[in-house]
Amino acid sequence: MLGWFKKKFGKKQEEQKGPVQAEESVAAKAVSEVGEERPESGPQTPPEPVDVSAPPTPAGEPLPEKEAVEAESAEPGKEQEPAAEEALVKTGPSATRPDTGEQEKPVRKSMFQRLQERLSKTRETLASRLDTLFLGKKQIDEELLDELEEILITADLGVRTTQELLDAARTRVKRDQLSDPQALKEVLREKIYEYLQASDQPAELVMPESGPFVIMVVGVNGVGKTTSIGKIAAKFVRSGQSVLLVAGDTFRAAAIDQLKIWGDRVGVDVVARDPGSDPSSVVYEGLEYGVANDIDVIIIDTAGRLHTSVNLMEELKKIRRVIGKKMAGAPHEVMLVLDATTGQNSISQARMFSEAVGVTGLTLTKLDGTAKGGIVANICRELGIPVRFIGIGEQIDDLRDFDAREFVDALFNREPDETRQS
Ligand SMILES: Nc1nc2c(ncn2[C@@H]2O[C@H](COP(=O)(O)OP(=O)(O)OP(=O)(O)O)[C@@H](O)[C@H]2O)c(=O)[nH]1
Repeated sequence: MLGWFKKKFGKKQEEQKGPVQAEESVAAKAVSEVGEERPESGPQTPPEPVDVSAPPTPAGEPLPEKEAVEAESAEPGKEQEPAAEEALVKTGPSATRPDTGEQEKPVRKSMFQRLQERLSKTRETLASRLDTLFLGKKQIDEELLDELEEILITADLGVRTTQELLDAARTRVKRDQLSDPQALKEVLREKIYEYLQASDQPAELVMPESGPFVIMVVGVNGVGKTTSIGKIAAKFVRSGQSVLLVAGDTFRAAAIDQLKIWGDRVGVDVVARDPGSDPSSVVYEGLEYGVANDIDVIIIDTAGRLHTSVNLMEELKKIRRVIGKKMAGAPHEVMLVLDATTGQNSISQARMFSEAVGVTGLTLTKLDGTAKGGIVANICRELGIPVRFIGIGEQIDDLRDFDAREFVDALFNREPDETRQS
């Protein structure tokens, strides 16, 4: 994910300027020029005065239930990964340690081990079940391939992908006259790696030459959008970028609060307005604020919506149009967040969001909580949209740049080969 650093690597994070008051009338006017009436999609209370702010959560203020859990688990003493090590791992072979300024090699092995640990449920399904299947087997026969089919399908690789994998395996077995089941496992691993690399879009986030890098985050309810936004913001901040969060989810007060809490935790500004405000207007104001304050990365939260809800999808299209009209070329990334535990349904979510707003990258969350990590390969194969990040927990550091090789190795419980070219 080195694309992040292409434009501004090394740039020191500037102290973010204080909040400004955006002109509601300007935003509302511009938004109404862009498109049709706002669909009946949520509370329609009249907009309150603009609240463009990053209010720190007042000490002692009770957090909403979900946030309280997050905040509690982020307390000192709980397992946290050191920020310096994280920055080092993320910035690749020539990374500079923020503390010493020295060039050091990334800690690839420990990174792999942590990923492997978190993906243990997935690994139990694929790696352990494959090991058990192949144990004591001397040859590859149809009975073994049938059992293999069942394992792949239960790992959420999907029927078509499983079929293709088995066909590839059969072809290789025939062509190379493979008889060793271990060799078959290697064929599967390489084929899944191929799927994981499949993509129509650039594999890395590429920031524009000038102006803010705008990320619009979309997805159905509860997949982990806001949490992922917080984690992604933290990554950008660690790499020296200034970040702004925009609360485009105006339907639920708790969603706005949750984003503000993340903004506070990460130390970045949040543009938000009262619940019931027009999300497109809030987004417009957010972009104005970002440009006026020379922000590097603007991350826009949107309300969770069922991909089957026509009105809400129309509203999302409108938000996208507003962004494009306000800032040519933006959004530079339309990131769809998918909950890996939902399995095959995530494929249809991805299709419908892609049709509506042109998804350019994926974040797959909750991979720590599923035994079905095969969904990642299935999504990549079916959709050709690159996976940018994977979420492997609720903590601020529980987000990984997606690395196809590392992921497939963790999935197959295989130590990474340091000499292999990815
Ligand atoms: N285990 C695990 N939990 C996660 C992960 N990402 C998010 N969550 C949890 O999933 C729940 C929903 O996350 P949110 O960020 O509120 O989801 P959302 O998509 O913004 O939800 P809406 O605003 O309702 O659309 C929270 O309890 C998060 O802590 C992850 O990678 N692993």
